[in-house]
Formats: sequence, structure tokens, C-alpha cells
Amino acid sequence: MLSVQKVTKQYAKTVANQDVSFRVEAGKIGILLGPNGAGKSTVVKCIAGLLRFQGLISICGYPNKSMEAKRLLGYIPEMPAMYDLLTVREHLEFMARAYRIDRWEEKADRLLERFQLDDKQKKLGRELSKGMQQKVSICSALITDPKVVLFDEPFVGLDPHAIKELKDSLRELRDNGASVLISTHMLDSVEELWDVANIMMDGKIAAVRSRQETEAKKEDLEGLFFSITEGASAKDKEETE
Ligand SMILES: Nc1ncnc2c1ncn2[C@@H]1O[C@H](COP(=O)(O)OP(=O)(O)OP(=O)(O)O)[C@@H](O)[C@H]1O
Repeated sequence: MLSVQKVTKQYAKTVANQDVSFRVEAGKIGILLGPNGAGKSTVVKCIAGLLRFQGLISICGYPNKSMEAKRLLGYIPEMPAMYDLLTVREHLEFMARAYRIDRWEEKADRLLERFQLDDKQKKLGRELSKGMQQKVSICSALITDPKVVLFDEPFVGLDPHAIKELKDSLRELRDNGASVLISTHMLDSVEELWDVANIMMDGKIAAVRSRQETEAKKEDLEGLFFSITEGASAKDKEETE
């Protein structure tokens, strides 16, 4: 389970996150939806332990910067970071050895085949296209069997086959009891996947909806998103006029 409680993060004068709280239960897919600059990547980086922040974040009950939490967490950043001189397979081996994963070779074979990287295993990190890097980044996170997984704009740059395999992988993670968090500004890409939607605007959570709630009320998430994001920018415009 992922729990984010009252997280505030400021970069110099910019308050990127203000009192952000939400949860993603085990066996659920949560989305963080918001326009560019809403603060999604910042909160994801706070969860991943890459930024200092005020507030409390826990991963399956452990503080997010503890070793226990790191062992359970997978993070696929918006911009994949490759080791120039490691091959595709060595990226997976590196992660598997760091996390002491048993029988990693079989898992690596399955993941590389699934994401059509099996014939690219010997390519170096620096020789990969952006989409290939993204796929290696996904495989490197999934080989550790994470219980909480963060995906920051995961579909950008992927081809249709990889998008389908990633969506299937997200459902499998959920069905196996993981908490999955997807940050995106593209509702279309996660439409059929989410269980809980957190809409962010100006560094705050502006609305939270469960799928059951929106279905019961016949509420349209896209309509809600636009009423929050465009309503707010119309208000900003009025205030500056
Ligand atoms: N390293 C940084 N230094 C200073 N300001 C930053 C930094 N990173 C982000 N910001 C600011 O924090 C705010 C939130 O940015 P963030 O990247 O979290 O938004 P986002 O919702 O992920 O946007 P996008 O959809 O464009 O990726 C923005 O105003 C941004 O300019």
C-alpha cells in the first residue's frame, strides 16, 4: 500500500506540492492526473525518495526512504536514465543482483521477449532509441517484483505493441496485489485502467474519485478534469484582468 500524507515540496519560490495526501491500496491502480506543471512528477519523485519534502510517505507501512521501502518500490521515471556502457541485458542483471532476485535469468528472458527487446539484448545503453530506453527502464523495474510501482508518463514514446504489453503488465501487477501509481496528463491513455483518480491542479489534489463512485453517479472524469483545470485557469485570468 502507498500512503502520501500532507506532502509539501517547494523549489526556491515555487510551491510544487502543497499538503498533498492520497493513498493507493494494494491491488489497485491509482492515477495522478493533471495538466503540465500541476506537480505530478514532483510528488512521484518525493515518493521515489529523490527529493526532500515535508510530510509523510509510506510504502507498505515503511517510511519511503528506508531500505525496506526501497526494496518494495519500483520507479519508472519520465526520462529513462541508461548506463551508456551496460548492455540491455546487463541493465536487468544489475537490478536483479542489487535486489538479490532468484532465477533472474528466466524473468529477464520473459520480460525482454514481452517488450520485444530479446534481439536487442547486446545493444549498449547509449545505442538505444528513446522508446527502447523506456522499455528497458520498465523491464528493470519489473524484474524486482515491486509491491508499489510508480510510472511517470509511461506511455510517451512507446509503440503500440509496447503500450499493449505495458497495460497488460499493469493489470497483472494489480491482480498480484501491488499498488500501482500512474502519473499522466493524458486521461485517454489510462481510461480503462484506473481504480482511483486523483486530479491535481496548482500543486494540490483538487478532486479524488473512485471508479465505482464515478460510475454510480454517471460522472464523466474528463468533464470533471476540464471543469477543474480550465475553471481554474479562467479564474486566474479573471484575477489578473
Ligand atoms: N527542479 C526544479 N526546480 C524548480 N522548479 C521546478 C523543478 N521541477 C519542477 N519545478 C516546478 O514545479 C512545478 C511542478 O512541476 P512538475 O514537474 O512536478 O509538474 P508535472 O505536473 O509533472 O508537469 P508535466 O505534466 O509537465 O510533467 C512547476 O511549476 C515546475 O516549473
